[in-house]
This record gives sequence, C-alpha cells and structure tokens, in this order.
Amino acid sequence: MTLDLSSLDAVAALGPTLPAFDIAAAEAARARQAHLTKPPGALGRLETLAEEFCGWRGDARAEIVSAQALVFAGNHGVCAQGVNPFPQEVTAQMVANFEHGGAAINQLCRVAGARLSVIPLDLDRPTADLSEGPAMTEAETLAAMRAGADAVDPAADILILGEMGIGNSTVAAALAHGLLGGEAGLWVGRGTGADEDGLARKERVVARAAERHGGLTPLEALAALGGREQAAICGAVLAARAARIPVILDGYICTAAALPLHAADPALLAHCWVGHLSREPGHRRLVEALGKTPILDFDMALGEGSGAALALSILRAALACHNGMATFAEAGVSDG
Ligand SMILES: O=C(O)c1ccc[n+]([C@@H]2O[C@H](COP(=O)([O-])O)[C@@H](O)[C@H]2O)c1
Ligand SMILES: Cc1cc2nc[nH]c2cc1C
Repeated sequence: MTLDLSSLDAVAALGPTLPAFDIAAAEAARARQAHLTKPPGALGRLETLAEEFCGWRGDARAEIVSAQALVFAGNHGVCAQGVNPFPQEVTAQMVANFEHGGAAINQLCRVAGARLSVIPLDLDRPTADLSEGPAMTEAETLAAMRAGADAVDPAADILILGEMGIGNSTVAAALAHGLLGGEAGLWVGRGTGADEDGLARKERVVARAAERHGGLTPLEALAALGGREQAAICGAVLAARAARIPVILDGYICTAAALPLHAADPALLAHCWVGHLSREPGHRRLVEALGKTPILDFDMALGEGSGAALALSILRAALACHNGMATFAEAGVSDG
C-alpha cells in the first residue's frame, strides 16, 4: 500500500487504512504452543512474543529470514542551551563509526543477525532551538518522515529502530512532557552524562519548551519539539506497519520519538515492541503510558538501537522454540 504522508493531519488519520493484527493467525500460533513439549505457558513471554509476531505477519508459523536495523541521525538547535555534555560534532563522528563497523550497534546487529543501515538527516543543518520556537516546519517534518518510510525494506520480516543525535535526550523529554504532562523533572535524565547543573538546565529548557508549544496536535508537537531522527522513526514505524512488519523500538529516545503517533492514534503503534527499559528515569513512565512492557531491562542507556538489537535475539529464540519444537504427539511424550 502507499502511505499518505502528504500532511500531518493525513498521517494522524492513517490508522484505519493500515493492516490490522491477524487474530486467526495469532490464535493458530497459540494453539500450536499448547501442543509443544512443555508444560502450558512454561516459556512465558517467549510464547506471547511468538504469538504476537505470527499475528502481525499473518502466519501461524512465521519466521525471521530477513531482519533490518535502521539508525537515523539528526542534530538539534537546542544544544545551544548547554544541555549536552558531548559536542554536536559527535553525531557525525558516530555516524562514520557506524559506517566503519566500530560501534556497539554494529556488534549487536552482527550477533542478532540484522542488516544495519545508518541514515544521516541533514547533520550540517541542525533543527531550530525548540525552547525558542518550533524545531521544524511541517514540510521539514514530513520530509524526514518520508526519508524514514523510504528506508524500510518491505521484504524484511522484522525492523529494529534506533537513533543517534547529540542533545536528543532533551528532545525526548520535551516530547514526553509536552504530550503526557506532569512535572518537567519527571522526564529529564542525564542522557550521555549531564552533571547536576546540566540536569537543572535541561529541566528549565524542557519546561519552557512545553509552555511555549502548548495546545498542539500530537504531530504538530512532533514538529515543534522533535527532530529529524524522531520524525524519521515515525515514518519508518508507519511504513513497516503498511508491510505488516513488526517493529522493535529502542530505549527512551526512540520510544519518545514514536509517542506522537500513539498520541494521535494508539493503533499506530500496535505492531511495536519496546526492546529494553532504558536507564533514563522517564522511560518507565513513558512505556507505561504506551501500555507496553519492555522486552529487556539491562541498565543500558546508549541509544543507536542497541537495546532493540539485543531484544531481537530474544525474539529469534522465541521463534526458534515456536517453529522448531516437537509437539507431544510428534515426540511421543505423554501430555498429561
Ligand atoms: O535511548 C536511550 O535510552 C538513550 C539514553 C541516553 C543516551 N542516549 C543517546 O545519547 C545521545 C543523547 O544524549 P544527550 O546527552 O546528548 O542528550 C543520543 O545519541 C542517544 O542515542 C540514548
Ligand atoms: C560516544 C557516543 C556514542 C553514542 N551512541 C549513541 N549516542 C551516543 C553518544 C555518544 C557521546
């Protein structure tokens, strides 16, 4: 199907046009689980992961043949507020590191069997400072969404999403605070290692941004408070859904990037898992707001898609059991 990304309002209205969860395939997968050589439910969340994967793929014995990982990179005008300990040049330097295979995500994708692509988005043109005005125009937001959607391989069976963008832990906090409310301090964390002063500056910047950009629709909030990698993540989530590809989101930044879609229509994120619970303190509250339970909790706070790639190995394990185990009848084991 072709995705209508022509305006923010068109994006918000996409839900009813997108493929739905295949309940019959998921039920057939659940029925198979009941016959496998294990006490009922003994594989716990491995069983529900397999069932959910089969439901989204529309196949009771769905497998992962092709896994795609996408890391979107962007730069942010809000860095002018002194909210990030590392300089903005690190975004492009890490993109080069990804391209040369030297980052954590390269190793984690290799181990998990995912094909990694890195998409830098206008790194030499940071977005406007979200605490002084809208970070992006509607046209910039839609262009980044389109870049995200176009990067998705419709032949993949699973999509891993990640991001790289110095300053974007402030962007994530601004999106979460702007869309979910509460005190600004609930949503800010140390990112790449902000000290006490940095944390206090971040909290003031996030509070000011939400005040300035109140009363917006969720996707207008994405434009005002987000960045290009956040918009690209939204575009990739939607393109994956159009191709019935389940998605594993990464940590705090990636989950906050997808939040505007949920706020516009919770159905838009129904095919997404959260790969891990980030050390960023706002992530627990954020995943609760989305009604999601992260697959892993490994005290990680890296970004790059690292927690999502690690969670892919768990999903592969779930599907190996689901598709490879013998039934009681096949193995000649008495089923009680
Ligand atoms: O996603 C997370 O959970 C996460 C938590 C802390 C840091 N990060 C990464 O760190 C960068 C943002 O941190 P900062 O301090 O520059 O705002 C960005 O490149 C993210 O990928 C990511
Ligand atoms: C070195 C470094 C690597 C990263 N990966 C994701 N965000 C990052 C931020 C820094 C600073």
